[in-house]
Amino acid sequence: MKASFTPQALLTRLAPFGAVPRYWVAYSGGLDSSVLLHALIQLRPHLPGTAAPDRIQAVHIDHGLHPDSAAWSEHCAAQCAALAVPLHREHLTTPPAAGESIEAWARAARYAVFQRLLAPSDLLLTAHQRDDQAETLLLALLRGSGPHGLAAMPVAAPLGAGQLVRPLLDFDRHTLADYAAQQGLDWRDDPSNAHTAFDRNYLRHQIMPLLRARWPAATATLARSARHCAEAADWIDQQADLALAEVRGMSPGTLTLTPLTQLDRPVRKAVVRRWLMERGFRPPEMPMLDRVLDELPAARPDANPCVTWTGCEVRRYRGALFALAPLPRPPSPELSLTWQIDGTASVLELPPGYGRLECVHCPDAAPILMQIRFGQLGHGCRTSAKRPRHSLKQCLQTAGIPVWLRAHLPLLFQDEQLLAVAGVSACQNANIAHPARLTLRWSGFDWETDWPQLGQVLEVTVRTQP
Ligand SMILES: Nc1ncnc2c1ncn2[C@@H]1O[C@H](COP(=O)(O)OP(=O)(O)OP(=O)(O)O)[C@@H](O)[C@H]1O
Repeated sequence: MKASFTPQALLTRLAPFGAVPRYWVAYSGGLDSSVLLHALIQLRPHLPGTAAPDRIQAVHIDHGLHPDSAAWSEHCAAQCAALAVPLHREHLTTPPAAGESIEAWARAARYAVFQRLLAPSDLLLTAHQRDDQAETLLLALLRGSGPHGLAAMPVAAPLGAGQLVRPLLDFDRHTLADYAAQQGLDWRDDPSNAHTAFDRNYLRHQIMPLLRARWPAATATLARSARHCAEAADWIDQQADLALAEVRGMSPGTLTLTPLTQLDRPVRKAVVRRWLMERGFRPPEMPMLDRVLDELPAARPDANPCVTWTGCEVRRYRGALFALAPLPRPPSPELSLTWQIDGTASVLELPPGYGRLECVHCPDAAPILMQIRFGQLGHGCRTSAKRPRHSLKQCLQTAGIPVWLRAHLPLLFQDEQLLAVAGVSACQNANIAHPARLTLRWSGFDWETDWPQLGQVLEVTVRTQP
């Protein structure tokens, strides 16, 4: 006999999370999330912790993709008012980027809102149920995913400062529909759920009924397979973490290539996957992971290899692997910004993403005029009075600045003389007329957390205006 859904069953699934400060219900206005919200409200006096009236809140995102979406949003507001639940509504106005899948855009935008709302230890509850889980497993299988993909959706996962929890994964769509009918719930069906042009809808409407006709328990058994894969994936992660500890590089967040390449290939894959996740990136599909494992170690020693996918690039420099957010296109070498310092603290805003240069200690003598340029790497610089003058390329090599970063460093000039490379080194120039020293810091650039050493303060000798 199939288990019915009750608020008590929901309470059992939420109990392991203890006294949660706030439950946010992701409320689309559809059947499943209407059931979730209604059942949670019935539990209000029984949830562990205080019974503060606003401990349960709903959140609805109006993606603006359907002509009726504003009406659905109003429906959600009316239902929440009837249940005395505060509703946070957001209407998305930024359209998807050209070529971006609408589903992926809507999903990313939705989760960005959820993430922003969660305070520490809050839960965001979504109404994914067992049929969704079975479909997710089949879709992963058809994409050729490995155990992590076949683990489908976990019951709980970190989300921002809190957690994403799916407490309905043990219940199928019919069971939730029975509850909705018994309680006389009012919900809205999104007509796009019927469009079989979308893979998930095709599975739901064409394939799953066939599977269930032959194997009546198909939904339950597929979801069980997902749980087995989740256990296997957990075990792989634990083993990978042990191996990861052995191949960490000297610089924080890097991997050392030689010990990595000595690991068996499946272990290597698992390690790189864990490392990417630890660095805050979604691991890519297998073919991309294969490219990371094959192309980066095999590239010529003097090459600057890079494997890149949306939001991440993996690079090699001096025997170490770096996983980084892609850098913007470097400013043109033609760009020349003028920075005038007049004896008081002074800040120069650089192009977007490049932060600012700050004169932390300015000489209060006469004014100073400098030019800031990028990518003019043909100049020379003597980094210490005891050293000969070297090409900028050699200076940057000595400082361990990877090739791909070099065109992104602000270079300080007076006329055609290089004074300093921001964050890296000041040049010791002889014969500077009316010299003065200023203390300079570069900060606020987008990749600052990856390269904290570029925030170092430099003492720069400059020519003051007579
Ligand atoms: N517009 C929305 N506003 C708030 N919550 C939503 C919205 N759309 C979906 N949700 C939440 O996400 C759950 C799953 O919805 P749906 O199956 O449509 O999304 P999905 O794209 O398949 O899943 P995922 O959200 O994991 O990408 C819903 O039950 C609901 O809890």
